[in-house]
Amino acid sequence: MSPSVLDDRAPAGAAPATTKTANGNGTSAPAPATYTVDSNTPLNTSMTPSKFLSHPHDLGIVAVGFAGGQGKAGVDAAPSALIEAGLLASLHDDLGYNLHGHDAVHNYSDLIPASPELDPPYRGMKNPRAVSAVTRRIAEQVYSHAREGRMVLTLGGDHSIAIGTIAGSAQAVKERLGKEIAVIWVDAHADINTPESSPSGNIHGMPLAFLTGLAKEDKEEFFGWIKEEQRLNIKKLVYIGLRDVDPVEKRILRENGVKAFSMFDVDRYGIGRVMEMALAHIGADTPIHLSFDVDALDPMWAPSTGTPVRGGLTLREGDYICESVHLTGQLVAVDLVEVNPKLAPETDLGAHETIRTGCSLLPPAVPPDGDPKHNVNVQDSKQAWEQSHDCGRTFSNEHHDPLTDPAVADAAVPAGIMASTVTSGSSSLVYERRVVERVHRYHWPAIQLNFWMLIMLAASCLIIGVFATFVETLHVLEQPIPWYYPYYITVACLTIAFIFLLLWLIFQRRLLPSIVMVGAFIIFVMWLVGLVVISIQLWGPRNSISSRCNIYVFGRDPKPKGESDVTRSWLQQKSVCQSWQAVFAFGLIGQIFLFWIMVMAYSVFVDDA
Ligand SMILES: NC(=[NH2+])NCCC[C@H](N)C(=O)O
Repeated sequence: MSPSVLDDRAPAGAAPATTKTANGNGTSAPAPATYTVDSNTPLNTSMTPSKFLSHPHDLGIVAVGFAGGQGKAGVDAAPSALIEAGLLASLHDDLGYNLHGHDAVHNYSDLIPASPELDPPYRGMKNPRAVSAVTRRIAEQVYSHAREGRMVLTLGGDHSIAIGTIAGSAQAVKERLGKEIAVIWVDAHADINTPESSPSGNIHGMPLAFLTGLAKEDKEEFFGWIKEEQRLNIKKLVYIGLRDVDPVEKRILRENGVKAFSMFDVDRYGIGRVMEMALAHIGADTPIHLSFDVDALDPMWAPSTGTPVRGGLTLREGDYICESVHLTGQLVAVDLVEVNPKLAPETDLGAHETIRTGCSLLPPAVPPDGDPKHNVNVQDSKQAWEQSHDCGRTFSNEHHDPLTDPAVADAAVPAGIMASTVTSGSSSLVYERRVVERVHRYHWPAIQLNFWMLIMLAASCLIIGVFATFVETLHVLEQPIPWYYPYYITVACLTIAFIFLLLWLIFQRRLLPSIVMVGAFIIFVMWLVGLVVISIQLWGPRNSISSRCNIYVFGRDPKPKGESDVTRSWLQQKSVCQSWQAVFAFGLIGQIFLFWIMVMAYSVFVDDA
């Protein structure tokens, strides 16, 4: 979606700093030790190759002026308001998209029954014929763009329109690529009520029930038109931002094992980790349809919406969701819904704020390609980003914007939390910015790592086994036990413990190269001491094991044969000599492998830093 963050990169070890994004809000960016950045890294704005779009410069626009999925008038005015605010101009002029279907805002008057009496409730659903007919038409519109291999942007409208948008993109993707789509549903609500479980009868609370087939209906005029290839696999649905879920919806999500990240999860993990988990669930080979309900954001950022719920995402978190989905290269369609410019609680600036927010979430980033037109340099990208994120510029800017007010934006950052006081009218509320923990991914060569662990395990076990036997033999012979036996046994045990530590870290997805390098280096030194000592024992100047073995065991002539104590003791000595050789061989292999893992860890660190 939007170009990557301008300001989320800080040099390792830098103190948390408050910086401003182009859209005017501040970001507190702590820099954990594991996060390193090349200061020359350019803005990552454009070069995300699209995996599934054959025409990534083309953007199909479906502007849906429809409000029938819920009861409040005004949400049908959102597309015009967004367009007037400059959204399409930014998409075309600043980001260079070729727009298709942008010349009309559809109101579907030909499909909507002339009077409410002609569209009575059915199974408790309000306006069922109108919503069904309109979403069916939207499905055709979205399909006609998606079939061409272009990204589709639908401007709603209420969230019922997603019945059409998702049906259209699911069908096109199935036909074009033979794949199922995944849907990331960013919303305060789960919108998966069946007609029977809905507390309101509003269809904008039901789209996912129809799309996933949880709500079944045969009659064409009541969503019976949804075909199998237009459906969404419920396992490919991921929610982000939930905080107002009806009891039956909770049960549906639980029983179907739906991946849902509520605001609790966003608080607990931070949006960065939530997105990682969401995208990992979807997998890299699945086209993504992003359905963004503006009420996922806190009403502070998007007050003008039909069903606002407090305690939502910050604007930056909303942006981050869009950015990170875009960066996967898997995005094929986007919906922006439930902006209602006629609802402006408390101040008449609410609508302006909500539209600005919509503009900030959109448009999708510079199209991925090799087209020189789009190979913008950093400065150009930055300007494009700033312009595109300021498409609320036709509105007065006189109001107090807490985050562009330098007095607030430059406020001290106490322990990673920036608290700003926002004054709106007479009320005052405290806004807490959650800090996103940045997670750095290291790409370990899995096969080599497994091979390393296997060999080191074998070497350590062999050394422990042989030297433990030697200790026992000397004990029986009542001979003193030289220090290097227990020493090497200890080093081998530490190596095994280190391997288990690595396995645990891998399991926790926290295998940091620095840990591997330091651990391997310590063991390398200890192992080297052991190897030197056994080499001295084997080939040392005086009385070496090797020379004695060569004389008494391997070079013995004639070799003893037959059942006798001489033969038995010769065989015993031969096995001792061979054990020494094996210990040396595995000691050497271990030494080389310890060196190798240090090199491996270093290159993983360098590659991914
Ligand atoms: N897209 C939305 N804003 N949905 C709100 C749904 C509210 C409620 N769960 C209902 O079914 O009526």
